[in-house]
Amino acid sequence: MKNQHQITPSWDQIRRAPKVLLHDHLDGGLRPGTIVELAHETAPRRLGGAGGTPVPPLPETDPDKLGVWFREAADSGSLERYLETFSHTVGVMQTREALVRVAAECAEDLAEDGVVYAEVRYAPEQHLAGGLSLEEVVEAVNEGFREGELRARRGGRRIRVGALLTAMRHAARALEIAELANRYRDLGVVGFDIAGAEAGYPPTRHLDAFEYLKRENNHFTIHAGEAFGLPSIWQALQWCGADRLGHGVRIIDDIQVLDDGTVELGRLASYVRDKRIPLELCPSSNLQTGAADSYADHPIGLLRRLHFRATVNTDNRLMSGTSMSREFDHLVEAFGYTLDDLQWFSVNAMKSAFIPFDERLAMINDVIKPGYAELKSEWLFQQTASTRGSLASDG
Ligand SMILES: O=c1[nH]cnc2c1ncn2[C@@H]1O[C@H](CO)[C@@H](O)[C@H]1O
Ligand SMILES: [Zn+2]
Repeated sequence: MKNQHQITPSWDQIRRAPKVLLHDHLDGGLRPGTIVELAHETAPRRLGGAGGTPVPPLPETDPDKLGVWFREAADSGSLERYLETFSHTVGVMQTREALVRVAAECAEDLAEDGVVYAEVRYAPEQHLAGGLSLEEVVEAVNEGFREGELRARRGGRRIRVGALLTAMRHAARALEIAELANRYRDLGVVGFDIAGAEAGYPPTRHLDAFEYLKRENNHFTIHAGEAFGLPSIWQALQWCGADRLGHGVRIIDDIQVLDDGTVELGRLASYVRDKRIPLELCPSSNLQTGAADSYADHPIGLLRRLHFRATVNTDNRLMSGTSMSREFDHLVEAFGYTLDDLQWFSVNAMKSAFIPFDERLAMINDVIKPGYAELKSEWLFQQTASTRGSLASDG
């Protein structure tokens, strides 16, 4: 008999499965309708965008069309072009009210999708054009996350959201942002990250920030191994001391699959696997920036088979038109993943979160495992010909 755990999960089960998200950009997940409304409100003032550059007019004012525009514009095969689309989201996130709203909706949307724990990142330095201070930005986003958690709870959903403060790798404010992350530690901020175009901006440019965080016993992840390969991953781990890798998908370049199917790991890939370094993999985002050709060809299949600490993430829900459920669904379709696989990814992610160990453990044992157990037992209660008790056939 087929092991019932091996049954392909339905879309409805994927949606209800408790999911954990470690890599999601706040400015990459706005509702298109919210962008339109906020752009309308700020239009008279035309606040400066990131770095004070003027905000370009929205390419579409119909929310549905705007959503499509983001997906298509981000679908360029280049990380640099993909990142250009953010001027439209960052541009409308320059006031306290806008930040509270966007953060609250983010938490609500994730909860609605069945995410129970999320770490959401953004770069405070990109939200100063309306006159806010770095502290005011962080406090507005925190307020929004708390509000969204509350609204979710009122709607019968449970979610916990932690913030990661990102520094932009082409800028020179990493130490300042790291200090900010440290100041708001235990106040809604759980760690630090650097993001932005990878080529030409190695993580070692920001060593002072990483060394500071290490001295403070704080946590950080680094976008590495997305548009650039092994040297970037190596630097992030061995020079900077990253706890996790944002993407890290290019670790595949250090893995050789031989003709007879045996696999050889290079020194760096071995290190990553041996040390259980979490990989924040983002399949849909990688297809758009050219890091992978199709879901079926995405390295996550091999990395999962080889038991790397792989996690599944959305990166930018707006630009990729995705959600955690959609990412899982793509992988179920490409690799035949079962509820056991989805649980494995979720437990991996929860183990790798930046909140304290006892809380991670409680999330795994009291939320994630019971949630999957519930889903995995559903087949027992389905009415079939053999349980119906009458001679009427199934037809
Ligand atoms: O996949 C990515 N790789 C590198 N940088 C990114 C990615 N997605 C978003 N950002 C950058 O991170 C900033 C803060 O959230 C965004 O504004 C965007 O520029
Ligand atoms: Zn990212």
